[in-house]
Amino acid sequence: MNSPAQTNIAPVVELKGVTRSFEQGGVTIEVLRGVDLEVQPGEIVALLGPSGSGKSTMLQAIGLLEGGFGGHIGIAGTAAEKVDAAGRTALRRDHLGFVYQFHHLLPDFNAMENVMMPQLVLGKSDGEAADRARELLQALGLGARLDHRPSQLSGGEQQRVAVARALANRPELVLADEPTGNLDEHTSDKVLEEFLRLVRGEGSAALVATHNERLAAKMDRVVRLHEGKLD
Ligand SMILES: Nc1ncnc2c1ncn2[C@@H]1O[C@H](COP(=O)(O)OP(=O)(O)OP(=O)(O)O)[C@@H](O)[C@H]1O
Repeated sequence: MNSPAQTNIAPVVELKGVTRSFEQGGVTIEVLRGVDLEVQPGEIVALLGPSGSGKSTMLQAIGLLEGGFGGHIGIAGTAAEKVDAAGRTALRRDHLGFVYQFHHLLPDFNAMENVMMPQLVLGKSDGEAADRARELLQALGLGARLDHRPSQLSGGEQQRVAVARALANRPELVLADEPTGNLDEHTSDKVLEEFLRLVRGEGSAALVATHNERLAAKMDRVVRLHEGKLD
């Protein structure tokens, strides 16, 4: 018999036979050809694959921002393909956090405000959002940079703010697409280590697309995209 801890805990993400193709100049490119994956709560999974193999496409599928995907995408036990656009927005808002290769911070807002913003959208009070933003930014070594705007921060610092923003609402799953891809190797390693430490501390799961085998080896599990499927 299952113990209570094992029952009713859905994977944070479940993909079954996920497909995606693009029409380009009359040619159909089948990028995802039946991707199967389960990520359990708290698990950190590296997504490896050469350039063009479809890592970003797969993260976009899970991020529910675009249509055009076939197959089943379950987020925290809900089948995304069975809910409408508002339902997908709610799944994204309630369960997912995103870190991109380029930080996409709001240029006119400082570090604190950038991390507060997604919390205010969820209806948290200013005070609560500020406490959480300060806690995360301090944990990432940015305690002295709280009121700096993105243009006043280094690339590594900007990416740390983006990490704090992604974790601000305590998502069950963080989707990270080459989160340190635009940084030099030393900074990239440092920011990724801090990211992994923080994600572990928060108990979130993460799916992290990267080219870097060495960084992937620091995660709980590695999956590889090859010819449109995971090996
Ligand atoms: N909107 C689109 N229209 C047409 N083709 C696309 C589109 N988006 C992606 N593709 C194609 O799908 C394939 C996979 O792209 P994707 O960006 O997912 O790869 P990737 O593994 O993330 O690559 P990289 O590591 O270089 O970021 C590529 O051949 C790309 O040209």
